[in-house]
Amino acid sequence: MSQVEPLIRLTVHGAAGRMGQRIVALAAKDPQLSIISAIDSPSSPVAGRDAGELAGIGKLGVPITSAISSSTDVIIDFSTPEATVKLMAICAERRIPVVVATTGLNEEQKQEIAAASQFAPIVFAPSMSLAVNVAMKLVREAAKALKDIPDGVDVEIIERHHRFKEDAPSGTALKFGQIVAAEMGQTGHTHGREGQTGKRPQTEIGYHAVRTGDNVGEHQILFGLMGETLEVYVRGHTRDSYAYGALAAAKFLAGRPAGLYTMADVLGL
Ligand SMILES: NC(=O)C1=CN([C@@H]2O[C@H](COP(=O)(O)OP(=O)(O)OC[C@H]3O[C@@H](n4cnc5c(N)ncnc54)[C@H](OP(=O)(O)O)[C@@H]3O)[C@@H](O)[C@H]2O)C=CC1
Ligand SMILES: O=C(O)C1=N[C@H](C(=O)O)C[C@H](O)C1
Repeated sequence: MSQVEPLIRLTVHGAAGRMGQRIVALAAKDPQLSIISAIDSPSSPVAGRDAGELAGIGKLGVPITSAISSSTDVIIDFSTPEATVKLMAICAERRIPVVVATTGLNEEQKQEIAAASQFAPIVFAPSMSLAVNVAMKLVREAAKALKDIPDGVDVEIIERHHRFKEDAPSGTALKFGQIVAAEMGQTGHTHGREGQTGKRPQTEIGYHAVRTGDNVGEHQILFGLMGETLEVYVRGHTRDSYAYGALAAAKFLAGRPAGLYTMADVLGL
């Protein structure tokens, strides 16, 4: 006789936001998941509203609140750096697995995530998208292959996002830069250029953050050589590319030991 797996009880943190609403909408259709709470900021103007209605999928019977249910199996967090740090303390204390998708954290805030991962399993990644994580592998390969080219290689990263985005450059652009620097050894970075900049040193990576309309996310990694350019380009069409990845990460965490995991772990890349 086949055994029926129990549903994974999911809490969505940042549930009233752009990403939180897509997590609610897709998790509600997922036969392995049951949304048990939808958390947003204590001052949220939509506190008390039904999370399903807010996400446009009809009534779920789960109100937007600010208290995390003690019976949750896993939390998905798309919120703000400050809210993520507060959440880390709760997850560490109660040993709750959590998918941290929030970006824009400073080094100290990232340390809080690392510290919490000693007590609970955590997936922490600036992009939950499959295509972006595959692009990270390609960029690593390109950087390895090009690192010793005698005439040198200039690496520039262009990212485009919607006008509402609050951090720049994107967490994903910074991660692409870290991957390149780990292979090629650049030690500096420059953000945009203006004025008498002088010649471009190859010891830096250039970042360019474009903010227009409702763009859900594009990243272009340029390797500029003498005579040719290699570009790795990855573009999201909808936020569901991130939401599906986050749901996969939540399922990956079920039953895992405490530790810090990446989307490469989740996706087996
Ligand atoms: N890793 C990935 O794949 C992706 C990451 N992101 C990142 O996720 C984050 C959220 O993005 P997005 O959904 O577009 O942003 P939104 O601003 O639309 O959503 C964030 C939500 O978090 C809420 N919030 C604020 N404080 C708290 C709190 N203390 N507790 C719970 N919720 C709180 C906000 O409420 P209020 O508005 O009332 O303050 C808001 O509803 C960003 O950092 C973004 O860069 C986004 C897409 C993909
Ligand atoms: O804010 C967003 O929208 C996104 N943020 C993430 C980032 O900063 O890298 C991921 C994705 O690009 C969308």
